[in-house]
Amino acid sequence: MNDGVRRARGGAKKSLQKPAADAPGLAARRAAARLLAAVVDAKTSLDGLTDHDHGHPQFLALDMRDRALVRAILTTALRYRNTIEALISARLERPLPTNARSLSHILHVAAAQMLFLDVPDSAAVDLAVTHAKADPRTARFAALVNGVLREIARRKERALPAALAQTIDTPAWFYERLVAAYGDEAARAIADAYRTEAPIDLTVKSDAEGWAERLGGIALPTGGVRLEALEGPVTQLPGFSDGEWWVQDAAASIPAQLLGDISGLRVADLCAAPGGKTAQLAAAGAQVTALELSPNRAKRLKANLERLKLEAEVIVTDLFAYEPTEKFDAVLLDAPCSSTGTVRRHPDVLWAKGVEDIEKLATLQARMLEKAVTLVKPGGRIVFSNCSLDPLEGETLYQAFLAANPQVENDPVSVDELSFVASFLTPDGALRTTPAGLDLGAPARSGLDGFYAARMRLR
Ligand SMILES: C[S@@+](CC[C@H](N)C(=O)[O-])C[C@H]1O[C@@H](n2cnc3c(N)ncnc32)[C@H](O)[C@@H]1O
Repeated sequence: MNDGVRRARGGAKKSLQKPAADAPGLAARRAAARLLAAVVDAKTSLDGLTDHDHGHPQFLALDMRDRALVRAILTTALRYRNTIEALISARLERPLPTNARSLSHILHVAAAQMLFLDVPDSAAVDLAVTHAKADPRTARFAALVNGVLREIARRKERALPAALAQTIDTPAWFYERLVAAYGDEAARAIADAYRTEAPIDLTVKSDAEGWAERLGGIALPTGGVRLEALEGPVTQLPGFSDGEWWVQDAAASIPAQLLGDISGLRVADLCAAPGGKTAQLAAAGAQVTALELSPNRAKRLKANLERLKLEAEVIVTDLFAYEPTEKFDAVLLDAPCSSTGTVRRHPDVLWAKGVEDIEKLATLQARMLEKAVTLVKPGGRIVFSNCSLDPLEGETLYQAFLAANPQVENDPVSVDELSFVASFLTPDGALRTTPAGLDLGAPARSGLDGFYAARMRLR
């Protein structure tokens, strides 16, 4: 520990002011630390915690401005979690006690603001100290909080670039799996890409070039439009209320395209909400049946289709219980997965999930794929996709599935049908995208979600 911290520890009572429970901005920091605990200790999803209707009570008690600040603090604290931890640890003489979780969260919340957000150092430090003093679990560490954070602020200009260069901001278990699947260089590129928030991609009903021009975006090779900078809510943009486009990552727009010309065909979307792929299938002229297990998510799916003026039969059901009277011409299974491909927009994913989740979800997906092939007519196509980067949910699962299901044959995707797939093709003609792909120059403009998509045909 540096001298400043050591002195501050000894002189806590004299040098620090009394806690002010109602200090402006304190409620937001307390909520941020509470929610950080919920993600990393209780493995709760950040989207659920910060939902404006059903979120955490401490979050819902804040006004909209503070809610936005809390989300910004949390996404930053999670996106750079190991870098922040390294800078905190460098200022400590010995590690924090393992049960000092609240203290650790207060430090992470303050450091995220000081290192990456536009919050003055003094405000972040003072609020963290007030926060620590007001909580009986951390009150005795108030001087340590003060000393550590002031040292981080003093040294950050040199220490932050060094820490960013030396640190991988993913949990170790996940990085090991990335290296095993993709090799050192690609794993590092993916981990680096995770640090940058994803741009907003739109799927348009038609005229991508025209919409790119109108919205100040880029027309993507995958057929959509990318918006780099967005001021204000996406719902205020031209074309939203007219249902001309929907938000969908470039990678997420690929699986539905793999079904080819589906105009007039009966197509089932087996895991449909919130409906990005259902909308693509309907816009391509298919007669779509969309299955969804969750009634709430099905409501969102219906609302999305209504805005887009697209039609699909939406059935709220468990896929495993679904027995249609007639089989489908084609089937899309965009299965629930670990979502490790979406970390740029959901930086909580890696901290709230573990290997056991990947294993469980891979088993579920294999069962879903077995069910999916029973719903298609002989000769019909099946596309299996998910937004995981883990081969257990993608390449490995698919090979095992083909080996165990001789009634199904691999139907390789080729560049002749979709030229943009060239850089994503696997040796067996499936697709693998990673956040390090689709290089469009600046990192904030590049990348796409990690997706796996394989196409097969029932013999
Ligand atoms: C990855 S999301 C689908 C995203 C969607 N395809 C899209 O493009 O917007 C998976 C969906 O499957 C649903 N789901 C999970 N288990 C299911 C089941 N057994 N039957 C039907 N839907 C299920 C989840 O509720 C979730 O909405």
